[in-house]
Amino acid sequence: MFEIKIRDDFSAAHHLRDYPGNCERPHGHNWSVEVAVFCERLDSLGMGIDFREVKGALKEVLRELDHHNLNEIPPFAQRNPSSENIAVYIFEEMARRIDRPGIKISAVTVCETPRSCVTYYGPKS
Ligand SMILES: Nc1nc2c(c(=O)[nH]1)N=C([C@H](O)[C@H](O)COP(=O)(O)OP(=O)(O)OP(=O)(O)O)CN2
Ligand SMILES: [Zn+2]
Repeated sequence: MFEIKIRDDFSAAHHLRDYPGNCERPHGHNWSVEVAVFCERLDSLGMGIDFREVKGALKEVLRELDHHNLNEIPPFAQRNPSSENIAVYIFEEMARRIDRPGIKISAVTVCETPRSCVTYYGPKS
């Protein structure tokens, strides 16, 4: 069994609705994102999944977030753009793109700073 990890980042503005403090005011972060993909076996090239496929899918997903005000885009119209909810969104979008026998998204980690991160492991099965 293997776990392949790809990292990328995006910059965006957000505010946390109803937050009891200054995060309720608009501000920005350079979020870093790590996607982990679980692979049961290796293909004929000796790869679990090509890094390039995961990188490409992650770029596509992050393009929808990069340089936006997250509160103004559909995924966060109803739910707060917390790092937790951003991780869920990225997980679901990645799973739509990469999910086949023996290959599954296993975790998405989102960091607002190198000191503040959250990891989502997918829905309880
Ligand atoms: N569990 C979570 N807690 C917080 C989130 C979150 O998404 N999930 N988000 C925030 C705010 O986005 C806030 O902007 C970040 O606050 P903080 O980590 O305190 O960062 P600061 O830059 O304000 O402080 P440093 O001391 O420089 O780290 C809050 N909480
Ligand atoms: Zn913030």
